Amino acid sequence: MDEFSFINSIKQQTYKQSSVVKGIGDDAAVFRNTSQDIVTAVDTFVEEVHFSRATMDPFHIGYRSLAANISDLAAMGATPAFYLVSIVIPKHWADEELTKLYKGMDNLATIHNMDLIGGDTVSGKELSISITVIGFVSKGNARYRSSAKPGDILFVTGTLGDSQAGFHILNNPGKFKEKEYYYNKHRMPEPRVAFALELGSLSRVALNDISDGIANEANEISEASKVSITIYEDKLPTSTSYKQFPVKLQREWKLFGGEDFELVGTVAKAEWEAMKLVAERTNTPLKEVGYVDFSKSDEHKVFGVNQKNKKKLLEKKGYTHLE
Ligand SMILES: Nc1ncnc2c1ncn2[C@@H]1O[C@H](COP(=O)(O)OP(=O)(O)OP(=O)(O)O)[C@@H](O)[C@H]1O
Ligand SMILES: Cc1ncc(C[n+]2csc(CCOP(=O)(O)O)c2C)c(N)n1
Ligand SMILES: [Mg+2]
Ligand SMILES: [Mg+2]
Ligand SMILES: [Mg+2]
Repeated sequence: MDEFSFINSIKQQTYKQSSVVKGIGDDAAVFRNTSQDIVTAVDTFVEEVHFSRATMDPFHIGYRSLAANISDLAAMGATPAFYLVSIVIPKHWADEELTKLYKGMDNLATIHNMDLIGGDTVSGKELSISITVIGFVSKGNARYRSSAKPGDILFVTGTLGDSQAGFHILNNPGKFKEKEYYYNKHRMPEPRVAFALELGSLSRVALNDISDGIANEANEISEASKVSITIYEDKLPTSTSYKQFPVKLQREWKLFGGEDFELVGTVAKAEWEAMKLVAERTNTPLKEVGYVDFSKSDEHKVFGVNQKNKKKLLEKKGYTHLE
């Protein structure tokens, strides 16, 4: 298939979002601004860095790439609307594989009512996908990493470490419990959109999504909000069968593993009950895992309280691309 037939093959026939004026088919896409704030982000996924053909089918590569981007919109409290895909395609990729990759994206886009409104197609050595997402939030209501305040509760959704556990099982075939569950958590993560959107009824929430591990993301909240944060390691939520993995890896994955695409954030004690109701309504597991310190120090750090009740600095360690 040549470049233009390919673009034609992935072009939507109709658009779900009524604000689209021009989708795929011109020099750029056009959508008409509404009265809301526009939220946009881009993330890139590279073969052998973010995925390998050994552990992900083309469908999963597409699905997870879009999921990671939608997760950033959720972390801003935004409603997903559009995505643009820039793709570098190696010559050896078959048309059917590409179709499946786009099916993976389309599958998740349909769940979130998103339209593919543009992108770019080039050939190159290894598969690389850059996805730009666009969403909306009511004016002034985007959720920031900088909103944490002393005395807040630190919370996290879902369970941590499952994605890296899935990656581990995929790379080390053997006897493991609930393999499919962990495979799915790695290959088809579910961004917490419904939960994040319903938080709109709360007055103040600091929010970040977990792409690089909770230690890293909590450090980002700490830096942006100029507060220190304490995390109880034992309170970090994990799946029931997570105990099957070596203790050292359990700790490594849940704190520093990343790619769980859960949400971590802080909320005032006074709004904790309201947040729990949102979690119930949206079927989202939610757990209190720590707090924002009252300390008056100028140093803004994250501490972990371990099993022996020892409080230690939790370094900003996670998945980082450049050392
Ligand atoms: N190369 C770049 N040029 C301009 N801005 C960048 C670049 N890389 C990152 N940023 C910006 O830096 C901020 C942090 O980006 P980062 O990628 O760490 O967040 P994230 O997308 O939530 O995390 P992750 O990529 O791990 O999922 C964002 O505002 C992002 O737009
Ligand atoms: C083949 C392969 N090797 C390693 C990993 C692990 N991994 C890659 S990127 C990343 C953090 C998020 O990246 P980013 O910060 O770019 O969003 C993690 C944990 C993987 N999934 N596949
Ligand atoms: Mg990014
Ligand atoms: Mg993010
Ligand atoms: Mg990252």
